[in-house]
Amino acid sequence: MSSRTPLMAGNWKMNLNHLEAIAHVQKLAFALADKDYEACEVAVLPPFTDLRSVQTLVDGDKLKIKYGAQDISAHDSGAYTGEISGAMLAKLKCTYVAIGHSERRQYHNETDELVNAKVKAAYKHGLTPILCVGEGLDIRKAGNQVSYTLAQVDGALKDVPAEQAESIVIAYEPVWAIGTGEVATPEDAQEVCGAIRGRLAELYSQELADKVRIQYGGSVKAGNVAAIMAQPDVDGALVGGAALDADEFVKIVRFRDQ
Ligand SMILES: O=C(CO)COP(=O)(O)O
Repeated sequence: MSSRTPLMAGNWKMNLNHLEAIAHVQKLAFALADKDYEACEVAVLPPFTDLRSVQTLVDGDKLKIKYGAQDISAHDSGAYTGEISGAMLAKLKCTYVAIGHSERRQYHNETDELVNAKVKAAYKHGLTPILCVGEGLDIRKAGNQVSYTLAQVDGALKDVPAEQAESIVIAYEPVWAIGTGEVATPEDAQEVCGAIRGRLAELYSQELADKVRIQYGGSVKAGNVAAIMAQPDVDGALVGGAALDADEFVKIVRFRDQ
């Protein structure tokens, strides 16, 4: 682990309605203390329909927990049925937006080009992208995980200037480790996260690369988070299933105690 403040983010995916979201965030807020927020940034990424409720709670109770969306439209407004714009997310005071999650790439055919447009839309509206990258099992078996993932990074950051890219969060999520219970070894995570940092140094500068937080995601739990966080280029976790259990997520935030 490094001097970068770790970011522990819960990607709820399509789980928890707005009432369940309020109960869940209240539980997190009750459990987390000032020292937890000093050691770690904590964020949740609820479904769109929960965001207004989460905002009201966070604003009303002055909670230190951050929140964001799981996707963003590449467009600003107009006839795009079903889409949610960056302006709408900014109005809800979202800090983060996940972009290019493997489930969106897989089930919604999101290309690197679209991911790049969404990254630009996020910055246009003052949101911080959590750019998700990572290889599938076939690519891993062929030993091509680094080149594949770096090509995703290149595609997502095409024509994104350094003043914007320096705030990006990149989540390395090997697809074969998502929701499968199959965790990448800490060395697997370090290999690709280290390569991502190297690529940021090539694309921009070492100084910028040293600032960017790179998360690991894929079957992260309280029991495995400490070993992953011990890697020098891993600065946090993007947590799916385990983030739906408030007690477990609090333990992940307290990874230093595990
Ligand atoms: O996709 C993920 C987070 O974005 C990881 O999901 P799991 O933690 O359920 O494997």
